[in-house]
Amino acid sequence: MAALTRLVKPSFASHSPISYLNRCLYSSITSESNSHAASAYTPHLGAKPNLSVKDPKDRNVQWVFLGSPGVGKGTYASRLSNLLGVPHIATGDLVREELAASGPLSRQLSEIVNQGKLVSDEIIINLLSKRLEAGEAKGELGFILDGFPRTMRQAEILEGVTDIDLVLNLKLREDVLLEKCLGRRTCSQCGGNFNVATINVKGSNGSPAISMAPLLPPQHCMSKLITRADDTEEVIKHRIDIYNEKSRPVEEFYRSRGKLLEFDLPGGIPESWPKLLEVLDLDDYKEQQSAAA
Ligand SMILES: Nc1ncnc2c1ncn2[C@@H]1O[C@H](COP(=O)(O)OP(=O)(O)O)[C@@H](O)[C@H]1O
Repeated sequence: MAALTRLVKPSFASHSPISYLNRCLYSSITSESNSHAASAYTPHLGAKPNLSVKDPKDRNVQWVFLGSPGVGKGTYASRLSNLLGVPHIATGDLVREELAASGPLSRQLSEIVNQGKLVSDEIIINLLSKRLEAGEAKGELGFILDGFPRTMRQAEILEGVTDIDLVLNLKLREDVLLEKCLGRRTCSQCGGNFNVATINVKGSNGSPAISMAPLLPPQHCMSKLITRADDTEEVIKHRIDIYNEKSRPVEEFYRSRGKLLEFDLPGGIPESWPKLLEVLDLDDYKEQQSAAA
């Protein structure tokens, strides 16, 4: 992770970022006012996300994806991760890996996740720390975080240990989010993510009509498709409510620091991906890459 020491601001560079993350967490738990974590970062009020460096190789790719459940954070973060050659780290995947491992944490986690609740900041930071440590050992540089931070406390802790240079906020109407989540499927064998929903919603109250074609799996995955246990209508609605309560303030946190880039998805991948590359100034980069391939 940017040799992980780069994750840490210079004054903390001599300490392990893993232990620093955990120390921050510990101090924010023990401090009534949360003042330590909050004072560890310098606000960047009024700044704009720096997208002026054309070649992504010269960019500091330490990005965060925000957005409600089902908006497509995983899809676009993973595409950008392939394009830019930086790891895509999704805390939801880390939680699901822990669930699948059936370790001591697994039963506790499955109850929380299946009810659509958030896992505690302590557990999430520990899972993320372990993932960062493994990445550091492999010499990973940069990151695209998906699903973290999701609470103000997580955002403050992250801001205290690293410089996030861009936060992408993906947006879609709530009725579309629900349909998209209900259509999500994963192949139990190859792990591929698909969507069987055909979305056609009319424009209403000033929001435009949206159409999205399904993202169907290849024939050999068809019989192996599974649905996430937390993708039932009741749990999805609860997760969207929790996002609005706990994670909307995180959008404001980054907005006030000039790091937030809002992106209203115009439709499915064919419509949204080229537009996203355009707003990120990556459209030329994509062409260079395919010309070189
Ligand atoms: N940063 C986080 N903080 C707390 N809980 C998390 C976090 N990231 C993931 N989780 C847990 O994992 C579940 C699945 O996360 P994710 O795959 O990101 O789902 P979503 O479709 O809601 O974006 C969440 O509902 C939550 O229980």
